[in-house]
Amino acid sequence: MTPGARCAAAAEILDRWLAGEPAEKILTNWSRASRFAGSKDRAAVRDLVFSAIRRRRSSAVLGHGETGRALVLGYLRSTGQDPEELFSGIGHAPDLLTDAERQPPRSLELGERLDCPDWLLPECTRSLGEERDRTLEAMRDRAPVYLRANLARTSRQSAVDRLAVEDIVTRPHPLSPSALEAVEGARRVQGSACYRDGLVEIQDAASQAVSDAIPLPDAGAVLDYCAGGGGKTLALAARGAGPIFAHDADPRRMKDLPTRAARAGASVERLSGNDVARHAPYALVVADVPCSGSGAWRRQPEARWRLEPDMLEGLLALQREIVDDVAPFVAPGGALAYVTCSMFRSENEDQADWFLKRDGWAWESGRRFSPLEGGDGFFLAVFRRNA
Ligand SMILES: C[S@@+](CC[C@H](N)C(=O)[O-])C[C@H]1O[C@@H](n2cnc3c(N)ncnc32)[C@H](O)[C@@H]1O
Repeated sequence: MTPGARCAAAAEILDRWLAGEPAEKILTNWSRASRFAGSKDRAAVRDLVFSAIRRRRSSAVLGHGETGRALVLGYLRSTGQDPEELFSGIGHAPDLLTDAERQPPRSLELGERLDCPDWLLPECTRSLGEERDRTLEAMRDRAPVYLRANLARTSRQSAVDRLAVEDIVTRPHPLSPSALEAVEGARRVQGSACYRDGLVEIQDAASQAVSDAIPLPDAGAVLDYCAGGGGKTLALAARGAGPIFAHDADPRRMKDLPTRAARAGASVERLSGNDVARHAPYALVVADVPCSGSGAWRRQPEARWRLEPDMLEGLLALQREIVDDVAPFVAPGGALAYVTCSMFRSENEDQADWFLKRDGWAWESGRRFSPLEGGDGFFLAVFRRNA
């Protein structure tokens, strides 16, 4: 496909996205139906689609409209590319620009410039303070790919060397002693022997740093209560936590965990709701609760546009419910680690303050990870139960 044809394909896909279909589904169907598209074309179209979604508001203004074509046009302008060459009307490229499309765009309002829904701006201001603009600007770009060297099996440098043999270039990242940033060949990681042999996993660098900062008990069981795919479960297991149990309200989310654990040489037992209570108490409970995901907006480009005020309210209530449910499972003297991948105070510090109003618990430690540090935005609060 020519670069112009890739733009035309992205514009068509974005039209369907604007009509309400999830981007991933449209891209899968498009790939199946487009046998002429090679793997590089598919990757380029995918990149263009998600890049335009990340910058949806600014792209709509710069491209003069709310259509797929306008979003592609606006996105190209936002990155300083000249759309005239790509919108050539030749072959499968988009039609030539119209006079209206050639007009200079009006100036961008704050929420447009930062690609943030207006209703979230006050919460971003309250949460990010002086770093608001820089942080939201960083969220307009694609996230780096990070790997976690499985330090239970290898050193970080050995992982770098092994990956290099397979033409995957990585470099250490300062957020965590296990973190590597994939500089070249990121798309090949999951097919590499290094990955298959359990020497590396794909995990955001700040997610690794959160796992590093959770205090492991000297003895006693660990429960990862919202384990999902098990990213943090496996990172804790690699640090030597054990025995370690994983639970999720939606057990299907843990379906790959046994394979991932076997690859990593980790021992993790999945627990149903009833079994969680049966194995209690735990020396450490991790509650990596469902949240707005605002810290991971780069990785999930649709999330910021899907979030609505009542959804955020619902999440705040669910976070409190989960914490209420798990607090009694923590042994006296044990710890509860509350984690979100959110940048919002309402989901982070406010929830921690609310939790600490109860008797018998004390604040132990905590940290906020900013996307400006390179990884996703995360929040960790560790509460210690009185002995
Ligand atoms: C942020 S994700 C977890 C990510 C995971 N810990 C990781 O590091 O890959 C939150 C998870 O909480 C689960 N969840 C939602 N409501 C829950 C509840 N009431 N109890 C337990 N888990 C819940 C979701 O199914 C989801 O998998």
